[in-house]
Amino acid sequence: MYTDSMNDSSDSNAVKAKSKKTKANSEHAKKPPVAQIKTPQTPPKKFQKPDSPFSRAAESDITSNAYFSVQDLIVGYDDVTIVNGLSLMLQQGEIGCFLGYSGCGKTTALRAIAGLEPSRGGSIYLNNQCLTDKTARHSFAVAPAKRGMGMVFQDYALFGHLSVAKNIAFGLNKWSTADKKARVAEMLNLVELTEHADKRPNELSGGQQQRVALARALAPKPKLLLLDEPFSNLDVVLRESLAMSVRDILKRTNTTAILVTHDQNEAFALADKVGVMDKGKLVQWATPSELYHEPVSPFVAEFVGEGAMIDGIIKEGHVETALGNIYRRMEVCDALGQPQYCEYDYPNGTPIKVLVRPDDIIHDDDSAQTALVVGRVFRGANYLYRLQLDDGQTVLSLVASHHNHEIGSQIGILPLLEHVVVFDEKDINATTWSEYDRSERVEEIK
Ligand SMILES: Nc1ncnc2c1ncn2[C@@H]1O[C@H](COP(=O)(O)OP(=O)(O)OP(=O)(O)O)[C@@H](O)[C@H]1O
Repeated sequence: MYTDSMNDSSDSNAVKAKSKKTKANSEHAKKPPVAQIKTPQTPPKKFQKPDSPFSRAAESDITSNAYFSVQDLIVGYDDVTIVNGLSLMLQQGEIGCFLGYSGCGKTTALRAIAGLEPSRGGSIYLNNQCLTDKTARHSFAVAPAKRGMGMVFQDYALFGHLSVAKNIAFGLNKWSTADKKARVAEMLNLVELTEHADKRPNELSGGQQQRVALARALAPKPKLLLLDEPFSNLDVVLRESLAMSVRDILKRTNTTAILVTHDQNEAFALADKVGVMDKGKLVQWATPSELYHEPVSPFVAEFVGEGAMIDGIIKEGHVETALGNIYRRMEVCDALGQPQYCEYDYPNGTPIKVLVRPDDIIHDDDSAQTALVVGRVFRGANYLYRLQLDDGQTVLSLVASHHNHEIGSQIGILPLLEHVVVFDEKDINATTWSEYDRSERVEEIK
Protein backbone atom coordinates (compact mmCIF):
# COMPACT_ATOMS: atom_id res chain seq x y z
CA MET A 1 0.00 0.00 0.00
CA TYR A 2 1.34 3.35 -0.90
CA THR A 3 0.48 5.97 1.62
CA ASP A 4 0.82 9.54 0.68
CA SER A 5 -0.19 12.36 2.90
CA MET A 6 -1.07 15.33 0.84
CA ASN A 7 -1.75 17.57 3.75
CA ASP A 8 0.73 20.35 3.31
CA SER A 9 0.42 21.75 6.80
CA SER A 10 0.89 18.95 8.73
CA ASP A 11 -25.05 -3.64 9.91
CA SER A 12 -22.38 -7.53 6.81
CA ASN A 13 -25.74 -7.44 5.21
CA ALA A 14 -27.34 -7.48 8.59
CA VAL A 15 -28.88 -10.66 7.39
CA LYS A 16 -29.74 -12.83 10.29
CA ALA A 17 -31.22 -16.22 10.11
CA LYS A 18 -34.53 -16.33 11.81
CA SER A 19 -35.77 -19.58 13.17
CA LYS A 20 -39.40 -20.35 13.71
CA LYS A 21 -38.91 -20.21 17.44
CA THR A 22 -38.20 -16.50 17.60
CA LYS A 23 -40.75 -14.11 19.01
CA ALA A 24 -40.76 -12.09 15.83
CA ASN A 25 -41.66 -15.13 13.85
CA SER A 26 -44.43 -16.21 16.09
CA GLU A 27 -45.91 -12.70 15.86
CA HIS A 28 -45.96 -12.93 12.13
CA ALA A 29 -47.15 -16.49 11.97
CA LYS A 30 -50.18 -16.96 9.75
CA LYS A 31 -50.40 -13.28 8.88
CA PRO A 32 -50.25 -12.26 5.26
CA PRO A 33 -46.97 -10.77 4.18
CA VAL A 34 -46.98 -7.08 4.90
CA ALA A 35 -44.76 -4.31 3.68
CA GLN A 36 -43.94 -1.55 6.10
CA ILE A 37 -43.48 2.05 5.15
CA LYS A 38 -41.33 4.21 7.32
CA THR A 39 -42.71 7.65 6.50
CA PRO A 40 -46.42 7.62 7.17
CA GLN A 41 -47.02 11.36 6.87
CA THR A 42 -46.03 11.65 3.27
CA PRO A 43 -47.58 9.60 0.49
CA PRO A 44 -45.23 6.62 0.26
CA LYS A 45 -43.44 6.12 -2.99
CA LYS A 46 -43.98 2.50 -3.70
CA PHE A 47 -41.99 2.22 -6.86
CA GLN A 48 -38.54 3.53 -6.44
CA LYS A 49 -37.08 4.93 -9.58
CA PRO A 50 -33.43 5.69 -10.24
CA ASP A 51 -34.06 9.38 -10.79
CA SER A 52 -31.74 10.29 -7.94
CA PRO A 53 -28.82 8.43 -6.36
CA PHE A 54 -29.95 9.62 -2.95
CA SER A 55 -32.22 7.82 -0.59
CA ARG A 56 -34.96 9.80 1.05
CA ALA A 57 -32.83 10.12 4.18
CA ALA A 58 -29.82 11.29 2.23
CA GLU A 59 -31.84 13.71 0.18
CA SER A 60 -32.56 15.72 3.28
CA ASP A 61 -28.80 16.11 3.65
CA ILE A 62 -28.66 18.01 0.39
CA THR A 63 -30.30 20.99 1.93
CA SER A 64 -27.97 20.97 4.90
CA ASN A 65 -24.44 22.25 4.86
CA ALA A 66 -22.38 19.20 4.12
CA TYR A 67 -18.76 19.09 5.29
CA PHE A 68 -17.78 17.49 2.00
CA SER A 69 -19.81 17.60 -1.17
CA VAL A 70 -19.40 16.80 -4.83
CA GLN A 71 -21.87 18.14 -7.36
CA ASP A 72 -22.20 16.91 -10.93
CA LEU A 73 -18.55 15.97 -11.22
CA ILE A 74 -17.42 15.02 -14.72
CA VAL A 75 -14.04 13.44 -15.43
CA GLY A 76 -12.76 11.98 -18.67
CA TYR A 77 -9.79 10.99 -20.74
CA ASP A 78 -9.54 12.15 -24.34
CA ASP A 79 -13.00 11.74 -25.84
CA VAL A 80 -14.26 9.38 -23.19
CA THR A 81 -16.26 10.42 -20.16
CA ILE A 82 -15.33 8.17 -17.25
CA VAL A 83 -17.16 9.82 -14.35
CA ASN A 84 -20.46 11.28 -15.38
CA GLY A 85 -22.33 13.68 -13.12
CA LEU A 86 -21.25 12.34 -9.74
CA SER A 87 -22.92 13.98 -6.74
CA LEU A 88 -22.58 13.09 -3.09
CA MET A 89 -22.12 14.56 0.33
CA LEU A 90 -20.66 13.63 3.68
CA GLN A 91 -20.92 15.21 7.09
CA GLN A 92 -17.77 15.57 9.15
CA GLY A 93 -16.70 12.21 10.53
CA GLU A 94 -18.77 10.22 8.04
CA ILE A 95 -17.24 7.49 5.93
CA GLY A 96 -18.36 7.15 2.34
CA CYS A 97 -17.57 4.47 -0.19
CA PHE A 98 -17.60 4.00 -3.95
CA LEU A 99 -18.63 0.43 -4.69
CA GLY A 100 -18.76 -1.00 -8.17
CA TYR A 101 -17.42 -3.39 -10.74
CA SER A 102 -13.92 -3.02 -12.09
CA GLY A 103 -13.65 -0.18 -14.58
CA CYS A 104 -16.80 1.70 -13.49
CA GLY A 105 -14.76 4.79 -12.59
CA LYS A 106 -14.29 4.52 -8.82
CA THR A 107 -10.59 5.27 -8.76
CA THR A 108 -10.96 8.04 -11.34
CA ALA A 109 -13.59 9.69 -9.13
CA LEU A 110 -11.33 9.40 -6.11
CA ARG A 111 -8.34 10.80 -7.99
CA ALA A 112 -10.41 13.73 -9.19
CA ILE A 113 -11.45 14.45 -5.61
CA ALA A 114 -7.77 14.38 -4.66
CA GLY A 115 -6.99 16.76 -7.51
CA LEU A 116 -4.86 14.18 -9.28
CA GLU A 117 -7.20 14.18 -12.29
CA PRO A 118 -8.65 17.37 -13.72
CA SER A 119 -12.42 17.62 -13.68
CA ARG A 120 -14.34 18.67 -16.78
CA GLY A 121 -17.34 19.90 -14.91
CA GLY A 122 -18.98 20.06 -11.52
CA SER A 123 -17.69 21.19 -8.17
CA ILE A 124 -16.05 19.79 -5.05
CA TYR A 125 -16.39 21.48 -1.66
CA LEU A 126 -14.46 20.51 1.46
CA ASN A 127 -14.93 22.29 4.75
CA ASN A 128 -16.53 25.31 3.06
CA GLN A 129 -13.75 25.61 0.50
CA CYS A 130 -14.38 25.12 -3.23
CA LEU A 131 -11.61 22.91 -4.61
CA THR A 132 -12.59 23.16 -8.26
CA ASP A 133 -12.31 26.04 -10.62
CA LYS A 134 -15.66 26.45 -12.26
CA THR A 135 -14.40 28.72 -15.00
CA ALA A 136 -11.45 26.75 -16.38
CA ARG A 137 -12.63 23.54 -18.03
CA HIS A 138 -9.52 21.49 -17.54
CA SER A 139 -8.03 22.83 -14.36
CA PHE A 140 -8.71 22.82 -10.68
CA ALA A 141 -8.49 25.65 -8.25
CA VAL A 142 -6.72 23.96 -5.39
CA ALA A 143 -3.60 21.89 -6.03
CA PRO A 144 -3.53 18.33 -4.62
CA ALA A 145 -0.98 19.17 -1.94
CA LYS A 146 -3.11 22.07 -0.73
CA ARG A 147 -6.35 20.12 -0.38
CA GLY A 148 -5.58 18.74 3.07
CA MET A 149 -6.30 15.17 2.03
CA GLY A 150 -4.52 12.00 3.04
CA MET A 151 -4.39 8.99 0.79
CA VAL A 152 -4.01 5.29 1.39
CA PHE A 153 -3.56 3.25 -1.76
CA GLN A 154 -3.63 -0.37 -2.68
CA ASP A 155 0.06 -1.29 -2.55
CA TYR A 156 1.87 -0.73 0.72
CA ALA A 157 4.95 1.15 -0.60
CA LEU A 158 6.01 2.27 2.82
CA PHE A 159 9.51 3.63 2.87
CA GLY A 160 11.43 0.41 3.33
CA HIS A 161 14.59 2.07 4.63
CA LEU A 162 12.72 3.94 7.36
CA SER A 163 11.39 2.59 10.63
CA VAL A 164 7.67 2.42 11.31
CA ALA A 165 7.93 5.55 13.48
CA LYS A 166 9.80 7.48 10.79
CA ASN A 167 7.30 6.41 8.16
CA ILE A 168 4.51 7.81 10.32
CA ALA A 169 6.46 11.02 10.94
CA PHE A 170 7.06 11.50 7.21
CA GLY A 171 4.30 14.04 6.61
CA LEU A 172 5.01 16.02 9.77
CA ASN A 173 8.10 17.86 8.61
CA LYS A 174 6.62 21.24 9.52
CA TRP A 175 5.81 20.16 13.05
CA SER A 176 8.10 20.90 16.00
CA THR A 177 10.19 17.99 17.19
CA ALA A 178 8.18 17.65 20.40
CA ASP A 179 4.83 17.79 18.61
CA LYS A 180 6.02 15.33 16.00
CA LYS A 181 7.20 12.88 18.65
CA ALA A 182 3.92 13.12 20.52
CA ARG A 183 1.88 12.70 17.34
CA VAL A 184 3.84 9.64 16.22
CA ALA A 185 3.38 8.07 19.64
CA GLU A 186 -0.35 8.84 19.49
CA MET A 187 -0.65 7.28 16.02
CA LEU A 188 1.35 4.20 17.01
CA ASN A 189 -0.97 3.76 19.94
CA LEU A 190 -4.03 4.30 17.74
CA VAL A 191 -3.06 1.55 15.32
CA GLU A 192 -1.68 -0.64 18.12
CA LEU A 193 1.85 -0.82 16.80
CA THR A 194 3.75 0.91 19.60
CA GLU A 195 6.00 -2.07 20.21
CA HIS A 196 6.89 -2.17 16.50
CA ALA A 197 7.97 1.49 16.27
CA ASP A 198 11.59 0.73 15.49
CA LYS A 199 10.99 -2.10 13.03
CA ARG A 200 11.28 -1.79 9.28
CA PRO A 201 8.09 -2.37 7.26
CA ASN A 202 9.35 -5.69 5.89
CA GLU A 203 9.42 -7.05 9.44
CA LEU A 204 5.64 -6.59 9.70
CA SER A 205 2.68 -8.56 8.36
CA GLY A 206 0.55 -7.18 5.53
CA GLY A 207 -2.16 -6.08 7.92
CA GLN A 208 0.37 -4.36 10.18
CA GLN A 209 1.96 -2.57 7.24
CA GLN A 210 -1.46 -1.37 6.27
CA ARG A 211 -2.00 0.05 9.73
CA VAL A 212 1.32 1.89 9.41
CA ALA A 213 0.12 3.31 6.10
CA LEU A 214 -3.10 4.41 7.76
CA ALA A 215 -1.22 5.99 10.67
CA ARG A 216 1.02 7.84 8.23
CA ALA A 217 -1.96 9.21 6.36
CA LEU A 218 -3.79 10.20 9.55
CA ALA A 219 -0.81 11.76 11.32
CA PRO A 220 -1.08 15.20 9.65
CA LYS A 221 -4.81 15.32 10.53
CA PRO A 222 -6.18 15.33 6.98
CA LYS A 223 -9.51 17.03 6.34
CA LEU A 224 -10.45 14.07 4.17
CA LEU A 225 -8.91 10.63 3.96
CA LEU A 226 -9.08 8.75 0.66
CA LEU A 227 -8.62 4.98 0.67
CA ASP A 228 -8.27 3.20 -2.68
CA GLU A 229 -8.80 -0.57 -2.37
CA PRO A 230 -6.70 -0.56 0.81
CA PHE A 231 -7.42 -4.16 1.73
CA SER A 232 -7.15 -5.88 -1.62
CA ASN A 233 -3.71 -7.35 -0.93
CA LEU A 234 -4.96 -9.13 2.18
CA ASP A 235 -6.72 -12.43 2.55
CA VAL A 236 -10.49 -12.39 2.86
CA VAL A 237 -10.67 -13.12 6.59
CA LEU A 238 -8.22 -10.36 7.48
CA ARG A 239 -9.97 -7.89 5.18
CA GLU A 240 -13.22 -7.75 7.05
CA SER A 241 -11.65 -7.59 10.50
CA LEU A 242 -9.21 -4.91 9.36
CA ALA A 243 -12.05 -2.96 7.76
CA MET A 244 -13.85 -2.98 11.10
CA SER A 245 -10.76 -1.87 12.98
CA VAL A 246 -10.07 0.89 10.43
CA ARG A 247 -13.65 2.07 10.89
CA ASP A 248 -13.12 2.14 14.62
CA ILE A 249 -9.93 4.21 14.18
CA LEU A 250 -11.60 6.65 11.78
CA LYS A 251 -14.56 7.08 14.11
CA ARG A 252 -12.35 7.64 17.13
CA THR A 253 -10.46 10.35 15.27
CA ASN A 254 -13.65 11.79 13.69
CA THR A 255 -12.03 11.45 10.29
CA THR A 256 -14.11 12.03 7.18
CA ALA A 257 -13.13 9.43 4.60
CA ILE A 258 -13.95 7.91 1.24
CA LEU A 259 -13.16 4.32 0.43
CA VAL A 260 -13.02 2.73 -3.00
CA THR A 261 -13.73 -0.97 -3.21
CA HIS A 262 -15.44 -3.62 -5.30
CA ASP A 263 -16.08 -5.72 -2.19
CA GLN A 264 -19.51 -5.22 -0.71
CA ASN A 265 -18.63 -6.78 2.66
CA GLU A 266 -15.76 -4.35 3.00
CA ALA A 267 -17.98 -1.44 2.04
CA PHE A 268 -20.65 -2.44 4.55
CA ALA A 269 -18.12 -3.08 7.33
CA LEU A 270 -16.53 0.31 6.95
CA ALA A 271 -18.83 2.89 5.43
CA ASP A 272 -21.75 4.97 6.66
CA LYS A 273 -22.82 5.81 3.10
CA VAL A 274 -22.16 3.63 0.11
CA GLY A 275 -22.40 4.79 -3.49
CA VAL A 276 -23.00 2.06 -6.03
CA MET A 277 -21.39 3.08 -9.31
CA ASP A 278 -22.21 1.81 -12.77
CA LYS A 279 -20.49 3.03 -15.91
CA GLY A 280 -19.30 6.27 -14.34
CA LYS A 281 -22.60 7.12 -12.67
CA LEU A 282 -23.54 6.95 -9.05
CA VAL A 283 -26.70 4.88 -9.14
CA GLN A 284 -27.50 5.11 -5.44
CA TRP A 285 -25.87 6.85 -2.49
CA ALA A 286 -27.31 5.51 0.74
CA THR A 287 -26.63 3.66 3.98
CA PRO A 288 -25.76 -0.04 3.67
CA SER A 289 -29.14 -0.97 5.10
CA GLU A 290 -31.01 1.24 2.62
CA LEU A 291 -29.02 -0.20 -0.25
CA TYR A 292 -29.87 -3.69 0.82
CA HIS A 293 -33.52 -3.18 1.66
CA GLU A 294 -34.44 -0.29 -0.62
CA PRO A 295 -32.35 -0.54 -3.79
CA VAL A 296 -33.42 1.99 -6.39
CA SER A 297 -32.81 -0.27 -9.35
CA PRO A 298 -32.45 -3.95 -10.25
CA PHE A 299 -28.75 -3.28 -10.80
CA VAL A 300 -28.29 -2.17 -7.20
CA ALA A 301 -30.52 -4.97 -5.93
CA GLU A 302 -28.38 -7.56 -7.67
CA PHE A 303 -25.05 -5.93 -6.94
CA VAL A 304 -25.74 -5.63 -3.23
CA GLY A 305 -26.56 -8.86 -1.44
CA GLU A 306 -28.31 -11.99 -2.49
CA GLY A 307 -31.89 -12.47 -3.47
CA ALA A 308 -34.48 -13.24 -6.06
CA MET A 309 -36.88 -11.34 -8.28
CA ILE A 310 -40.21 -13.08 -8.43
CA ASP A 311 -43.17 -12.22 -10.60
CA GLY A 312 -45.96 -10.08 -9.26
CA ILE A 313 -49.14 -8.51 -10.56
CA ILE A 314 -50.43 -5.20 -9.33
CA LYS A 315 -53.90 -5.60 -7.86
CA GLU A 316 -56.11 -3.22 -5.99
CA GLY A 317 -54.15 -2.46 -2.85
CA HIS A 318 -51.71 -5.32 -3.06
CA VAL A 319 -49.28 -7.28 -5.17
CA GLU A 320 -50.16 -10.84 -6.11
CA THR A 321 -47.20 -13.24 -6.08
CA ALA A 322 -46.43 -16.94 -5.75
CA LEU A 323 -45.54 -16.22 -2.13
CA GLY A 324 -49.03 -14.87 -1.53
CA ASN A 325 -50.58 -11.45 -1.66
CA ILE A 326 -48.28 -8.75 -0.42
CA TYR A 327 -50.06 -5.88 1.29
CA ARG A 328 -48.54 -2.69 2.40
CA ARG A 329 -49.00 -1.71 6.00
CA MET A 330 -51.89 0.67 6.08
CA GLU A 331 -50.84 3.97 7.52
CA VAL A 332 -53.04 6.65 6.04
CA CYS A 333 -56.65 6.69 7.20
CA ASP A 334 -59.61 8.43 5.63
CA ALA A 335 -62.08 10.68 7.43
CA LEU A 336 -63.92 7.65 8.79
CA GLY A 337 -60.72 6.16 10.14
CA GLN A 338 -60.67 3.52 7.46
CA PRO A 339 -57.19 2.58 6.28
CA GLN A 340 -56.23 3.70 2.83
CA TYR A 341 -54.01 1.53 0.75
CA CYS A 342 -51.04 3.22 -0.75
CA GLU A 343 -51.36 4.15 -4.33
CA TYR A 344 -49.30 2.33 -6.86
CA ASP A 345 -47.48 3.98 -9.67
CA TYR A 346 -48.57 1.23 -12.03
CA PRO A 347 -52.13 0.45 -13.00
CA ASN A 348 -53.86 -2.68 -11.81
CA GLY A 349 -52.83 -5.70 -13.82
CA THR A 350 -49.27 -4.48 -14.43
CA PRO A 351 -46.74 -7.31 -14.25
CA ILE A 352 -43.85 -6.38 -11.96
CA LYS A 353 -40.90 -8.04 -10.21
CA VAL A 354 -40.72 -8.26 -6.43
CA LEU A 355 -37.35 -8.29 -4.71
CA VAL A 356 -37.12 -11.09 -2.15
CA ARG A 357 -34.04 -11.27 0.09
CA PRO A 358 -32.95 -14.48 1.86
CA ASP A 359 -33.96 -12.97 5.20
CA ASP A 360 -37.47 -12.30 3.87
CA ILE A 361 -38.27 -16.01 3.80
CA ILE A 362 -38.56 -17.47 7.27
CA HIS A 363 -38.42 -21.19 7.76
CA ASP A 364 -41.30 -22.49 9.88
CA ASP A 365 -42.00 -26.22 10.16
CA ASP A 366 -45.57 -25.47 11.20
CA SER A 367 -46.42 -23.24 8.28
CA ALA A 368 -49.02 -24.48 5.81
CA GLN A 369 -47.07 -22.80 3.03
CA THR A 370 -44.22 -24.98 1.81
CA ALA A 371 -41.42 -24.88 -0.74
CA LEU A 372 -39.11 -27.49 -2.23
CA VAL A 373 -35.43 -27.44 -1.28
CA VAL A 374 -33.58 -27.48 -4.60
CA GLY A 375 -30.16 -26.33 -3.42
CA ARG A 376 -28.30 -25.37 -0.30
CA VAL A 377 -24.95 -24.26 0.95
CA PHE A 378 -23.64 -24.69 4.47
CA ARG A 379 -22.32 -21.47 5.99
CA GLY A 380 -21.55 -22.55 9.52
CA ALA A 381 -24.22 -20.72 11.50
CA ASN A 382 -26.68 -20.83 8.60
CA TYR A 383 -27.76 -22.73 5.55
CA LEU A 384 -28.58 -20.69 2.49
CA TYR A 385 -31.40 -22.67 0.93
CA ARG A 386 -32.61 -22.29 -2.63
CA LEU A 387 -36.33 -22.98 -2.50
CA GLN A 388 -38.70 -23.68 -5.35
CA LEU A 389 -42.20 -22.30 -5.05
CA ASP A 390 -45.29 -24.05 -6.38
CA ASP A 391 -45.11 -22.25 -9.73
CA GLY A 392 -41.45 -23.18 -10.27
CA GLN A 393 -39.90 -19.84 -9.31
CA THR A 394 -37.08 -19.96 -6.78
CA VAL A 395 -36.21 -17.82 -3.78
CA LEU A 396 -33.38 -17.96 -1.25
CA SER A 397 -33.79 -18.43 2.47
CA LEU A 398 -31.23 -18.08 5.21
CA VAL A 399 -31.95 -20.57 7.97
CA ALA A 400 -30.11 -21.46 11.18
CA SER A 401 -27.98 -24.48 10.36
CA HIS A 402 -29.51 -26.76 12.99
CA HIS A 403 -32.47 -26.83 10.59
CA ASN A 404 -30.84 -29.36 8.32
CA HIS A 405 -33.20 -30.16 5.46
CA GLU A 406 -32.21 -32.43 2.62
CA ILE A 407 -32.44 -31.42 -0.98
CA GLY A 408 -35.73 -32.67 -2.36
CA SER A 409 -37.64 -32.16 0.88
CA GLN A 410 -40.53 -29.74 1.37
CA ILE A 411 -40.11 -27.20 4.14
CA GLY A 412 -42.55 -24.77 5.70
CA ILE A 413 -41.99 -21.11 4.95
CA LEU A 414 -43.35 -17.76 6.06
CA PRO A 415 -42.70 -14.78 3.81
CA LEU A 416 -41.80 -11.76 5.93
CA LEU A 417 -41.52 -9.00 3.40
CA GLU A 418 -40.84 -5.94 5.48
CA HIS A 419 -39.22 -3.81 2.82
CA VAL A 420 -40.99 -4.72 -0.34
CA VAL A 421 -39.34 -3.30 -3.40
CA VAL A 422 -40.84 -3.89 -6.78
CA PHE A 423 -39.55 -3.07 -10.22
CA ASP A 424 -41.00 -2.79 -13.62
CA GLU A 425 -40.40 -6.24 -15.05
CA LYS A 426 -38.84 -4.87 -18.22
CA ASP A 427 -35.04 -5.13 -18.37
CA ILE A 428 -34.84 -7.68 -15.58
CA ASN A 429 -33.33 -10.98 -16.59
CA ALA A 430 -32.12 -12.36 -13.28
CA THR A 431 -34.53 -14.31 -11.20
CA THR A 432 -32.37 -15.59 -8.37
CA TRP A 433 -28.81 -14.72 -7.55
CA SER A 434 -26.34 -15.29 -4.79
CA GLU A 435 -22.68 -15.14 -4.08
CA TYR A 436 -22.52 -18.76 -3.22
CA ASP A 437 -22.12 -20.01 -6.75
CA ARG A 438 -18.58 -18.74 -6.84
CA SER A 439 -16.91 -19.63 -3.61
CA GLU A 440 -18.88 -22.11 -1.61
CA ARG A 441 -19.65 -25.78 -1.82
CA VAL A 442 -23.13 -25.93 -3.20
CA GLU A 443 -25.42 -28.91 -3.25
CA GLU A 444 -28.03 -28.69 -5.98
CA ILE A 445 -30.87 -30.99 -6.90
CA LYS A 446 -29.97 -33.27 -9.80
N1 LIG B 1 -5.17 7.64 -17.60
C1 LIG B 1 -6.18 7.07 -18.26
N2 LIG B 1 -6.35 7.28 -19.57
C2 LIG B 1 -7.38 6.72 -20.23
N3 LIG B 1 -8.31 5.92 -19.66
C3 LIG B 1 -8.18 5.68 -18.36
C4 LIG B 1 -7.11 6.23 -17.58
N4 LIG B 1 -7.27 5.81 -16.29
C5 LIG B 1 -8.37 5.03 -16.28
N5 LIG B 1 -8.91 4.94 -17.49
C6 LIG B 1 -10.12 4.20 -17.86
O1 LIG B 1 -11.17 4.66 -17.07
C7 LIG B 1 -12.06 3.60 -16.74
C8 LIG B 1 -12.31 3.62 -15.26
O2 LIG B 1 -11.09 3.32 -14.59
P1 LIG B 1 -11.01 3.34 -13.01
O3 LIG B 1 -9.63 2.94 -12.62
O4 LIG B 1 -11.53 4.61 -12.50
O5 LIG B 1 -12.05 2.18 -12.66
P2 LIG B 1 -12.28 1.43 -11.27
O6 LIG B 1 -13.75 1.36 -11.09
O7 LIG B 1 -11.49 2.07 -10.19
O8 LIG B 1 -11.71 0.00 -11.62
P3 LIG B 1 -10.87 -1.01 -10.70
O9 LIG B 1 -11.78 -1.51 -9.63
O10 LIG B 1 -10.49 -2.10 -11.67
O11 LIG B 1 -9.69 -0.26 -10.17
C9 LIG B 1 -11.40 2.32 -17.24
O12 LIG B 1 -12.03 1.95 -18.44
C10 LIG B 1 -9.99 2.73 -17.49
O13 LIG B 1 -9.45 2.00 -18.54
